[in-house]
Amino acid sequence: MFNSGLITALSKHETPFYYYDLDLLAQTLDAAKQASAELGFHVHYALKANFNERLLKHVLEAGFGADCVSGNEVKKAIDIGFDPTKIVFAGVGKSDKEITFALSQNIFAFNVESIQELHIIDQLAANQGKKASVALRINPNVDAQTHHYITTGLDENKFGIAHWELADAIEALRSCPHIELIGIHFHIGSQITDLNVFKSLCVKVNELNNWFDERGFRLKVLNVGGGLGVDYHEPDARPIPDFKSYFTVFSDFLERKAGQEVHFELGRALVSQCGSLVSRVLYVKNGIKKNFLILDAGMTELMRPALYQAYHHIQKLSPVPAGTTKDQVHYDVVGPICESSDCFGKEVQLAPSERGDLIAIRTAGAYGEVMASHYNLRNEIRYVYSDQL
Ligand SMILES: Cc1ncc(COP(=O)(O)O)c(C=O)c1O
Ligand SMILES: N[C@@H](CCCC[NH3+])C(=O)O
Repeated sequence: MFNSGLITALSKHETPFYYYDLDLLAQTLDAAKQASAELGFHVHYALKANFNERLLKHVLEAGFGADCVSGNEVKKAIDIGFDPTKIVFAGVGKSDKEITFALSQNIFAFNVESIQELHIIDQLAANQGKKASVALRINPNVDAQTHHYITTGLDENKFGIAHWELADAIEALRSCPHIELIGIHFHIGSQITDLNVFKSLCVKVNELNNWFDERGFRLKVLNVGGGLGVDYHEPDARPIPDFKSYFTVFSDFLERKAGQEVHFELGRALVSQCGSLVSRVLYVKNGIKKNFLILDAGMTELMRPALYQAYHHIQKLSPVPAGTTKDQVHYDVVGPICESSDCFGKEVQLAPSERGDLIAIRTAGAYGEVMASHYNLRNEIRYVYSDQL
């Protein structure tokens, strides 16, 4: 991705900044669109992955719906131009204000995460003289085989309605005149790279689909959430996820009843690879035990390594000056923040580096800038987009 022309153009910008390759984004969206459309699947983009407006406009143009986790995300999606009838709203703690706002916008569906929430939505819909469309988010107790902090579909997780509560949920639905059940919803975790996990999910969805059907609820929507992972280790080898194989799992293993739609909520897979955090080396510290590269970007710009010990490929963009050894050196690549966890990678092998060198931290388009913080009174995030160069 980073050829010498691009590196020269990027080196004129003040660091740190997020660089977004909008061509790669467009290609990724196109691949996901084609693969899902062939099977008649509906994709909602999970705004939480990145709600940068430049990116959202591309997602909108590609024709996806929006999956939101807060009233502000619902508002953002509508302001950008997403059709409310293609917006879903999930979230384990939706406030009355957020629900009221989403109801007023006539969104497609609330993905409801508890029986208590069902009653609250019923009351708030009654206040507006409306019927709210809901899908029940069910916790299927399927292990996503990913980092435990981003696993969401196990009994120990806070998300969704537990399978043993479903009979009570049905009772509740019968007493909620301002609610229409349109479907069931699942999201078992993120950065899932083993497609067998999705096969296990399909088995549970099929069981539950039958369970509702036997009780007289003909569901219109099976929403299987998101979670498709990306290649953090070799971003240039696999810049576009294998959407075809992913969607094929669902077409092969989900047993749809007549007229049922299958919905997805993809975030990471759509936007990760188009984004990199570009930074400069401020200082090189050669210690007794370690060599440190101290960057001008830190956990305040990209929190994933500090939060989950997540791996991101770290690439030195500046060429090694002529006449200098190119033997790789091990560096701990760290930021300027006053925390020892402010580390992008330990023992990273790089060509010898010096003050001023440009470094890219790759696969940072999802859960990067949106999780940034002002800790240490850091600057606002800066951006460079490929169409500005
Ligand atoms: C309910 C829900 N849907 C969709 C997503 C998007 O997940 P991903 O970015 O892994 O595709 C998330 C985040 O994990 C989520 O919580
Ligand atoms: N923020 C996480 C993913 C959580 C997804 C939201 N449920 C990450 O950076 O990988």
